[in-house]
Amino acid sequence: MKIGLAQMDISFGRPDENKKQVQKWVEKADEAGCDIVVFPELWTTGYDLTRISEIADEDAKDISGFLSELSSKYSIHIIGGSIAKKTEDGVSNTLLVAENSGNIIKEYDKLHLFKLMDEHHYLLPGKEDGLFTLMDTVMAGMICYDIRFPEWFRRHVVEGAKAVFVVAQWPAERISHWKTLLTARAIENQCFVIACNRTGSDPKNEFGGHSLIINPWGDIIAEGTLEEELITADIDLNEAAEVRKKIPIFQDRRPEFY
Ligand SMILES: NC(=O)CCC(=O)C(=O)O
Repeated sequence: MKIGLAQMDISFGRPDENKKQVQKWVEKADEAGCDIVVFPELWTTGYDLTRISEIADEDAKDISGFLSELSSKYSIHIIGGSIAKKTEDGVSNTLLVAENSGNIIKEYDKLHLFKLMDEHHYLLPGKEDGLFTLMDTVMAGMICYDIRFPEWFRRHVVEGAKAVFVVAQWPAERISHWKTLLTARAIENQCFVIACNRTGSDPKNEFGGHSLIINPWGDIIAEGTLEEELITADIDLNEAAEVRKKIPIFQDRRPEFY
């Protein structure tokens, strides 16, 4: 299975411009022969939080339609990063997954809001898990700050996830945390971690790129730079079972003690 990470810059508060860019990245991923393409967090709006309720997508209708069309046109699965989704309760930071048939098979609202970037003032936290099934395999989606909560990540793997997608806007100043946390999550959960960060900057942050594809042994098999680029790798999902056979942590866990 070939994965492509669309490590893109994001135009601050300009959904229409960002949609044009996303279309180009899907075309690039298709030309590169990817089966799945992954986008970063809040790619429609960026962290333009003071205007978020004006520019968020009503019930995610517009972007769901947009991703649905692209995925079926190019016959590619899209882990559609996350977008600002507006409902009558407020705005959430919502990850969308479009299957290559055009069906939207998952919406996951970011569970842990990141106070350092003011999310708690403008966004609603999620209440549901990030599990979904794609290509007959259980997978999961997480959004950025979620990776600092190993118990949340573990829950998804215990429930069957063999690959966990992470979509992010992770600042450059903490990129060492990004790499270490993602590698630890792959090693301790013996799963693929497929993480797409953005590049560029907004009025408050420089973002760190360095999108990563990490195998269940914890080896980094593809890594981005600071530039905009499509990062690709071929992965074999059976590797998770091989690593789990060698060091059977899921048999050896003693959850009755923790
Ligand atoms: N957008 C985010 O959730 C950023 C998380 C982050 O930067 C961190 O250090 O955690």
